[in-house]
Amino acid sequence: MTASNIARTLETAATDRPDQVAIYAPPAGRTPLRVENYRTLTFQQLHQFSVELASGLNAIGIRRGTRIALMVPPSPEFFVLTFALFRLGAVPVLIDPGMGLKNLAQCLTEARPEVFIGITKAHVARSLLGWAKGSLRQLITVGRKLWWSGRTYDELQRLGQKSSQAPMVDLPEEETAAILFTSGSTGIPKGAVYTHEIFLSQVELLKEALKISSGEIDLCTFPLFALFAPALKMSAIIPRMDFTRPAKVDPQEIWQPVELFQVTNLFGSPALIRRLAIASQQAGKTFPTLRRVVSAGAPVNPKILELFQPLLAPKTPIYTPYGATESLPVAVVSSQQILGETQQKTTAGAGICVGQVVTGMQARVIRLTDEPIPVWSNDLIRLPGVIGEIAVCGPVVTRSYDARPEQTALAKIVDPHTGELWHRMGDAGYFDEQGDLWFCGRKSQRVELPAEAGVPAQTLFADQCEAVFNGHPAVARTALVGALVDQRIIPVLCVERNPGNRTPFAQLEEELRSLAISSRVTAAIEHFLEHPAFPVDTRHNSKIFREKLAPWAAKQLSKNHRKP
Ligand SMILES: Nc1ncnc2c1ncn2[C@@H]1O[C@H](COP(=O)(O)OP(=O)(O)OP(=O)(O)O)[C@@H](O)[C@H]1O
Repeated sequence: MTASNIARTLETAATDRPDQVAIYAPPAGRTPLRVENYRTLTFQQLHQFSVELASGLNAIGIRRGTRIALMVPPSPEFFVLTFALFRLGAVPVLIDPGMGLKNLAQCLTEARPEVFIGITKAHVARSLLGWAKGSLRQLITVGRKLWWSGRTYDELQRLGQKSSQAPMVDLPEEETAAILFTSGSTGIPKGAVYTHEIFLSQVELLKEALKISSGEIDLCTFPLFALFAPALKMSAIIPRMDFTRPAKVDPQEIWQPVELFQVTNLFGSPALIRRLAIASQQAGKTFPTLRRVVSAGAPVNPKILELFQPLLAPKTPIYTPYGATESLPVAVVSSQQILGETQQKTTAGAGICVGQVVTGMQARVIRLTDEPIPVWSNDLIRLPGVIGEIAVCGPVVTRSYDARPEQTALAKIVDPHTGELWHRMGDAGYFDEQGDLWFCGRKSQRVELPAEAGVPAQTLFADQCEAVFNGHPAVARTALVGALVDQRIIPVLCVERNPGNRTPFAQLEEELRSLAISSRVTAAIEHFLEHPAFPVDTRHNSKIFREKLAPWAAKQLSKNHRKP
């Protein structure tokens, strides 16, 4: 049995590259983005501050296993805190502030944190809304403390400088290192239980799959991924943006630091990449220093890859790793493969190619069911070409959800022969003959049409169908939903248009209808509705809440019916 701690990666970075800048934090407000206006921490300083803070935290009773709700956006304090907590073996609970107040309250109650560490704004919300009242016993404020009790980050740092050092606590393989919440795109977010072993494996798998080298410069627009920069010995440039609204990022705030620091790695959600691609193309901006762009969390429209690719140096890949909070990475594909080979199949209704399974992980496509599957058996496996649920196994698979035995039972399968644990991704997909994995849509968002008047029963998968229409120049994105009208499920395609598109919807509808009948998978779609702006998740601003669109579509259809 091995014991480990992800904070050891920072210790190594501090020894190997003490003077390399680990964090560049931008100046606030409208201060010009010049190198001298950035606050910096070298690896040595980041390590030293995290050890000091760990001593301060230790001095006020924060120990191995203490659960800590952490609501601090990417900043030097965020990095120092996270590594300090890991060092102590304490358990940070990472929750997106943008998941909505109701979800936040529930997730915080469920996670039972004893300590709340947050910026002033987070504490104001906590205090007014009574988050985790039942479990909290200590409060730590990053920034100005107002009417609540507790310590500040600065006080703890000073306390830590006077206290004795806090030793690194290596945790055994099965002990919880952190709780990371899913985006909640198909229901209430669930807390995936991470171990240090999982974090360490993620670092290794991502490094290899994305070919990342030490010493690279990372502009990270996605908070959870930001944590990997120090572990991969990359310098992290913090962008000036609202991390809960990646789709609204000001492109200047990306262009400037990329140029200033010769950034080599850019990570962003599909919504951010979309905004950046469109704005950069319009402004004639290029990105010659980038060695790769990484976009994860939701499918990326090939149209956006097509737009972004010519702005990068020749052969620079845009990777779209496939995975989930519960297991990342699973598979990786590059824009070269998508644009060169798979895009046409995607527009013809084949689904979205997510590529080859990364080294170290296994994936299988299994029988599609909404029931728990407690025990693994090879009979579950579907043949290549047959759509089922994607199940994965390997060192980055989380074993359970925190405090949610029912969800855990629905998502995990144990192999009694090998003792391995399989995670059900909740995604529908298939393998092709070349061993590439294809994603067709969320399992829970499938639309099942019963056999009717001689037409056999059919299941429609959202992303697979939508891709047939998403290539249309007037379309920004589409969402397939099953609308319940007069006890019948009717497949409806909701359409969000490109801004500025003025084609009368009746004409666009006709064009979409011809696309629908061009593919076997979409032929059953006969209803098209224009929607001004889809509801989407906050973390990536990319996952469409089709569950919310379905009742809306049903209402629209009923209204249209009633019209004389
Ligand atoms: N490269 C990709 N291509 C297509 N879909 C992707 C890709 N990467 C991630 N996804 C989608 O995102 C999902 C994982 O998202 P995440 O872990 O953020 O939470 P979630 O599953 O959306 O949340 P919840 O389980 O609470 O509904 C995957 O299961 C898949 O549906």
